[in-house]
Amino acid sequence: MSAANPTNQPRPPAQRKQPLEPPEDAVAPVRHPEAPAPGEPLGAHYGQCFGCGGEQPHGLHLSATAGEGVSVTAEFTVKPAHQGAPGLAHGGVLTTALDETLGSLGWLMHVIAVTGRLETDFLRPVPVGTVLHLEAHVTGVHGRKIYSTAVGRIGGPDGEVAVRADAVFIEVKVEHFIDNGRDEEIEAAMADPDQVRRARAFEVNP
Ligand SMILES: CCCCC/C=C\C/C=C\C/C=C\C/C=C\CCCC(=O)SCCNC(=O)CCNC(=O)[C@H](O)C(C)(C)COP(=O)(O)OP(=O)(O)OC[C@H]1O[C@@H](n2cnc3c(N)ncnc32)[C@H](O)[C@@H]1OP(=O)(O)O
Repeated sequence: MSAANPTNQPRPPAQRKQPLEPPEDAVAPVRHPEAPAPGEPLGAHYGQCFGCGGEQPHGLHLSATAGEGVSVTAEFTVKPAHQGAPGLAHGGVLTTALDETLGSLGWLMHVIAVTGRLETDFLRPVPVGTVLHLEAHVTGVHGRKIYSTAVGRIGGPDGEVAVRADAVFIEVKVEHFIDNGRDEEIEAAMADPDQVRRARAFEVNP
């Protein structure tokens, strides 16, 4: 018996773990014609975001850059605030860096998507002060499901892989945030024309 499923009864379909590989009939991701050009920085999707926001003092301040096709690269510098063990990055923080990098792939397709499932492999410890060089790309799209994969390297952009992750993101509308976010932050975001423009830009899909 597992702690997560104490009675060992079959899980209902909605609770079953979804595969991280695209199904046979998945399609290739399409780069939006107005996506940032390869080499262009993506900027933060929300200033208060823990992953990428510039106004978030406790955040990772991850900066992502558009790649070729539907791919991105990103850098994250491990700070003392990100420790789990003495001098080493916390695994959850590294997973956040992977999640954020994978999440930023939506910019290239002009699709808003949230993480549905994310699985991380930790291959090497990552010391404080390390620059983690991340790369992510979409492996397939099936309806609203976006399959993607990412690696994080240490010792340079071509260094050894310290962490990797596979994910399924689910496409949502901007209403996902408006309906579910705390009123205080939603009202502030909606009062910020730049934030509204950034969020709405995603909905003008061809
Ligand atoms: C103007 C103010 C607005 C401000 C907004 C600001 C900025 C917006 C712009 C960009 C921001 C975008 C993203 C953020 C980017 C990076 C941050 C990092 C990413 C994150 O950190 S993000 C937070 C963590 N994330 C969540 O907070 C999700 C919680 N969750 C839910 O909100 C629902 O659960 C949802 C919506 C996922 C689904 O709900 P739903 O009712 O819409 O869809 P439904 O259940 O019908 O599923 C449809 C198809 O997806 C499959 N499916 C469903 N769930 C799955 C799962 N978990 N794994 C694998 N597949 C799954 C089904 O199997 C079905 O597949 P099929 O079609 O084949 O049957």
